[in-house]
Amino acid sequence: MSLLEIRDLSIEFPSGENTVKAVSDVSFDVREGEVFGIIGESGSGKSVIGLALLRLLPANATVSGTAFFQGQDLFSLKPSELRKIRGKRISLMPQNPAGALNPVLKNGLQMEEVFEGNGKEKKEGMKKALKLMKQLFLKDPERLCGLYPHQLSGGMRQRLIACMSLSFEPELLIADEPTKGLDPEAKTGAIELFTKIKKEYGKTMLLITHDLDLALEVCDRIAVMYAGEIVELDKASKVLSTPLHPYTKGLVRAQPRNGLVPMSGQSPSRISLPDGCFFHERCRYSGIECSRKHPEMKNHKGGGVRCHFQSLQ
Ligand SMILES: Nc1ncnc2c1ncn2[C@@H]1O[C@H](COP(=O)(O)OP(=O)(O)OP(=O)(O)O)[C@@H](O)[C@H]1O
Ligand code: NI
Repeated sequence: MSLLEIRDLSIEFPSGENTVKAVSDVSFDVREGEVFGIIGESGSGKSVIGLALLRLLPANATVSGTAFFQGQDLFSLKPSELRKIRGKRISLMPQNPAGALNPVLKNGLQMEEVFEGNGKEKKEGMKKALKLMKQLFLKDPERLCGLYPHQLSGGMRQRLIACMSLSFEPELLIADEPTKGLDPEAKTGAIELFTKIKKEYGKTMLLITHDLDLALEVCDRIAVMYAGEIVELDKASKVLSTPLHPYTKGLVRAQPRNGLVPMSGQSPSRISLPDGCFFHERCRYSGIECSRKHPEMKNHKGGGVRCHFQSLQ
């Protein structure tokens, strides 16, 4: 069963006289208990999807489409209904963890702020949070609570934020670039952390990342975004080992373990997207049709690919 059903999601921003097409007609489901990944290079539209779901985009953004979370369209909820969901039933670990913590508050107080209400609710919340901190590899949580955020390593800060995000036992956790800016050791730690959140808590997650190692370890299915649209969607192991779309092939080849072959060219301007396939100017397989006709997503059981030339047999 799907916990989240996104259909025809488009996101635009005004830019002077023009419009930036950040996301175009994105549709996917996140099934209960699965980790669904969104991968793609910088600017492809990953973060704005996460922000749109919780209606955290700036007021000048235009969002269209639907996002049904357990039968309710997140985009048409009243503010009071949205408050019951945001941070509680759907929690977001933001892209910039430094910005998620207040530098002048000790970690313990930081954590307490998550819990609303009177002293009793805060106390109960903190009890749960401390237990969670221990489970998520934060040793000696009481001591950590007495420190300030800058006294923690990047990896520890991230775990603290994970605990804060999980403290209301959300049905859906959205994590945006959880390994960004971490050193290699902390990256390995983050993979362990998310594997644990997935296996032991069975959390449904939407994991937004550049990091294909993380995606392969943790995600069940992934969508690959290019210039604001999904170009390939399937089981993570399939997409990352036998990619079908030329862009996904390029992403996989650019991985250090595959020889770090960089992809040439740049993604197109989002103010004037090219006719035809958005990737055709960079595509080594491109033919006449590719510069003329925008490819539709060709769906097959469990997945799909947006390319004129991909046979799915
Ligand atoms: N507030 C905004 N105003 C105008 N354009 C924006 C705004 N926020 C995002 N965009 C544009 O929308 C597009 C998608 O941005 P987004 O942050 O979702 O990319 P991303 O895939 O998360 O990239 P990264 O990997 O760098 O985080 C980009 O072209 C970006 O310039
Ligand atoms: Ni982002």
